[in-house]
Amino acid sequence: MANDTNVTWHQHQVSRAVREQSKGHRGCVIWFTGLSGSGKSTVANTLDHLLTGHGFHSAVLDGDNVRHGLNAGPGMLRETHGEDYAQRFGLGFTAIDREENIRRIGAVAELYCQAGLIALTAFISPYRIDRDRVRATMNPGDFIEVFVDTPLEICERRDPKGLYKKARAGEIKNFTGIDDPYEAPVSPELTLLAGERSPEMLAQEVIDYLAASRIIPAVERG
Ligand SMILES: Nc1ncnc2c1ncn2[C@@H]1O[C@H](COP(=O)(O)OS(=O)(=O)O)[C@@H](OP(=O)(O)O)[C@H]1O
Ligand SMILES: Nc1ncnc2c1ncn2[C@@H]1O[C@H](COP(=O)(O)OP(=O)(O)O)[C@@H](O)[C@H]1O
Repeated sequence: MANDTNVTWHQHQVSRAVREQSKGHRGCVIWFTGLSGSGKSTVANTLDHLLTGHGFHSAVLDGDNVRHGLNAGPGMLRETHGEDYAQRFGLGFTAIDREENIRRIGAVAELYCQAGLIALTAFISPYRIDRDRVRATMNPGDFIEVFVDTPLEICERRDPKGLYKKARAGEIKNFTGIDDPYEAPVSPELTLLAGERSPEMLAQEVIDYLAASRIIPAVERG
């Protein structure tokens, strides 16, 4: 890979293999993708709860939360860092800002994975190329793409934050599924029919996949 000059890679003393051995499971990234309101956060949090209950080590990275810190928008950065900084580094919802959002989260999730964690990410990540680029930074088998396949009509009916209503009224522009694209995965590791099943059932489907892929050992069903 092309590199910036004067930047070198350090090998850490405690390897990923040693961390995984002490945790009793492999590290990986479970990348939930789907429309706003499809159930990404709910399933990721339910899964996190189940995994933690089994004694595994997982952590959730969630779009709304990360956009309050690491990937804050210009409005949040303006007061503390000034206008120029806010414009340069703040992330909104243009295609290029979403690309940078996903690139950064992909890098963070990869670090979690290297630390032996099961990283659960819940971002719309609407562009196939952005998700594929994250996949390409990871070892084969480490990136598990999970399509939270809830039809737009159901997401819009749920509308927990009232954003679809605002988007339909033209108060929010470039809203995914309304006037901005969502590119569904072509061959995800898992597709969850999330408009038809409970979050617990969906989380269990992911657990079954992880056990079948030997990322976690087989566990008793709850
Ligand atoms: N224009 C537009 N389009 C889509 N979503 C919007 C938009 N503006 C704000 N929101 C809110 O931001 C949340 C999505 O953030 P993400 O970081 O997951 O988006 S992306 O992956 O960069 O596309 C999303 O949260 P979720 O509903 O949890 O998906 C919305 O609450
Ligand atoms: N499997 C499900 N069945 C019914 N309702 C759900 C399900 N998953 C999520 N919900 C509800 O749908 C809404 C959106 O879920 P959320 O997890 O916030 O979606 P996202 O993170 O994709 O925006 C919430 O009100 C949540 O309680």
